[in-house]
Amino acid sequence: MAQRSETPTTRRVAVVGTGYVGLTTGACLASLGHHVQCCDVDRTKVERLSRGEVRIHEPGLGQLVRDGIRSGRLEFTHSSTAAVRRAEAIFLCVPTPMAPDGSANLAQVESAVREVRDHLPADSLLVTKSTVPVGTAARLSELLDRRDVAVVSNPEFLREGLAVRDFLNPDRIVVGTASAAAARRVSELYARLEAPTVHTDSASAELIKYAANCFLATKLSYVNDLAELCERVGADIGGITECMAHDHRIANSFLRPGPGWGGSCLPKDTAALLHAAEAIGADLPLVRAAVEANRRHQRRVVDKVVAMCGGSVTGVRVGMLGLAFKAGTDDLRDSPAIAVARRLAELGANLIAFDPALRGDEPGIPAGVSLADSAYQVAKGAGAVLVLTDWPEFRDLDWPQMVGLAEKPVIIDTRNLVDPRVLERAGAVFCGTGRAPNRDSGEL
Ligand SMILES: NC(=O)c1ccc[n+]([C@@H]2O[C@H](COP(=O)([O-])OP(=O)(O)OC[C@H]3O[C@@H](n4cnc5c(N)ncnc54)[C@H](O)[C@@H]3O)[C@@H](O)[C@H]2O)c1
Ligand SMILES: O=c1ccn([C@@H]2O[C@H](COP(=O)(O)OP(=O)(O)O[C@H]3O[C@H](CO)[C@@H](O)[C@H](O)[C@H]3O)[C@@H](O)[C@H]2O)c(=O)[nH]1
Repeated sequence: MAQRSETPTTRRVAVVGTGYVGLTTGACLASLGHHVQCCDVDRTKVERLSRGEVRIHEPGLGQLVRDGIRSGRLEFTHSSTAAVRRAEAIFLCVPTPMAPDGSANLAQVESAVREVRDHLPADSLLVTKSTVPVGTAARLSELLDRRDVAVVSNPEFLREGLAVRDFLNPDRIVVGTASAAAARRVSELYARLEAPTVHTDSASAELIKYAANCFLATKLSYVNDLAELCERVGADIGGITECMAHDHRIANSFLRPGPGWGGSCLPKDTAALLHAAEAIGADLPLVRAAVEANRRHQRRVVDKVVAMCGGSVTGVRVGMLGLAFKAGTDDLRDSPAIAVARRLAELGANLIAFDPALRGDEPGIPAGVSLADSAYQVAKGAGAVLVLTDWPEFRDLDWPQMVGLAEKPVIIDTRNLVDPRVLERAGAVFCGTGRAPNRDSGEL
């Protein structure tokens, strides 16, 4: 962990919402020496967290929560008013999901502000970590109607699966407010972290978050478009992205092709930025194209499965490796794997899935998908096996055994995870993303 050596000032902090962002924020701020009260409307979650039980799959977070509780610096309550009563800074970490029209739904942010506004101490800071559209800080200031409380925009850039590491080693800390004093006080909370701090106005801080996520989504759609082209012209996307990555201006990240991008952030944030632009008569054709391409890339996965199964998946047992939107998380929100599963189920496939991070009771597992206890159980009797999530353990499976267990040796590896030479030697008929299939499935 990169931290500065100077002794930081200990502050009293409240965190509203204990999901991926709120729990990470609370536990990490406690580990930095602050006294943190976290609150959540979900009473069961609060009870579990108070006992040190963390149900989300996030490396290091459970230990950090238990350390925080033991040190007396991390507490949980279901009462937001109790949590904020003595806090100097109140972090809003509640969801901002996609509304049906694509905009960011701010209902939970606004309701959290309404709940706490009359209980905030004088001279406290209301810090927005939730991803919110430009103008939200101004709107919350109006809603708050308290001249003695500063609203500060402090977007969070952590990735799921790497939440603790990213929070404690951020690429940058963004603090958006017109008040230099409020900016200094928020920056001080992070004083032990080694990261450039950008002090800007609240509108820019709000937009920075969308700008970054939409850039990442566009980069990925471009790579997946290139992968599609590779399949048509007989080129190999792996070699192409490797050569692109040697150019330091392009860099070696976000270049892996796959079944399309997903998760709790990129889909909703691209939609929200497009909606916000449209609302003021502006257009962002690149972002729009990236979103459309992403839909096509997810559909292409289904088309490939159908083609590899000889034109129909009706009654075919299709084994799915991975349901989460990427490796390292149990989050199913807007997962391309779930979109693919839903479509295959509609087409009549019998779906069996394994994901190492899932317990089985997570919301979002589509009806018709049964969960297996292992990857080998998924392969047993399958007419096709589909790799959807880039868990490293899927690469390291005994693939000859997997192929042997299947009824038909058909493998669709959307993440290019498995060594094609191993599959070839095992006698599989397989295809990946951005490279030619090894042979026609009609040969089966
Ligand atoms: N998940 C990520 O990787 C990530 C990263 C950066 C930013 N963000 C942004 O952070 C925000 C939160 O995302 P998340 O993934 O942590 O959400 P989440 O769904 O995991 O957790 C949100 C929590 O807030 C609670 N909550 C809702 N209303 C509340 C209220 N009034 N008072 C107290 N608790 C309340 C919910 O019960 C839930 O436990 C979103 O705006 C998201 O876009 C998410
Ligand atoms: O080379 C790559 C990299 C990613 N992905 C996919 O892209 C999606 C998003 O991945 P990632 O960005 O790692 O996931 P998140 O945890 O949702 O993180 C994004 O969204 C967060 C919430 O806003 C931000 O804080 C992070 O900075 C931003 O990376 C997933 O479906 C990945 O499988 C690829 O297909 N290929």
